[in-house]
Amino acid sequence: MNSDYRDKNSRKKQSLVSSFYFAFIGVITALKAERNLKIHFVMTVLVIFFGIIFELTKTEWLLISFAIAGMIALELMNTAIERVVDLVTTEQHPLAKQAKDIAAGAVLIYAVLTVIIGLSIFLPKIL
Ligand SMILES: Nc1ncnc2c1ncn2[C@@H]1O[C@H](COP(=O)(O)OP(=O)(O)OP(=O)(O)O)[C@@H](O)[C@H]1O
Repeated sequence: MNSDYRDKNSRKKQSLVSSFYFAFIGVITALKAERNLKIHFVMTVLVIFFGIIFELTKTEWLLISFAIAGMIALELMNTAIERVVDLVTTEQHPLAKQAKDIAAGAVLIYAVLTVIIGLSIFLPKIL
C-alpha cells in the first residue's frame, strides 16, 4: 500500500518534470518554425535592454512583463491552432480559415495592447 503510494507519487513527479520538458520543447519547436515568434524574442531582448537603460520602475517592468509574456504565449497558442487545423485538413475549408483567422485576430488584439503599453512607457522617456 505504502510502496504503491510511493510509486504513484514518483510517477507523478516524473510526469511533472516531463510536462515541463515537453512544454520547453514546444517553445523551441515553435521558435524554430515561426518567423513571428523570432521577431517577438528579438523585440523582447530590445525591450529589456531599453528598460534597463531607461531604469523602468517596478510597475513599468510588471506591465512590460505582462505585455511580453502574453504576446509570446498567445503567439504559441496561435501556432498550436495552426498546427491542429493543418492536421485536420490540408484541403481549403471555410472553418479552417475561420479557425486560423480568429486565432490570428486574438494575437492582433493583444499586439495592439502591447504597442499601447510600450508607447505609454517608453515614449515619455524618449521625449
Ligand atoms: N485549410 C485552409 N482552408 C482555408 N483557408 C486556409 C486554410 N489554411 C490557411 N488558410 C488561410 O490562409 C491564411 C494563411 O494561412 P497559413 O497557414 O499560412 O497561416 P498564417 O496566417 O500565414 O500564419 P503564420 O504566418 O503565423 O504562419 C490563413 O490566415 C487562412 O485565412
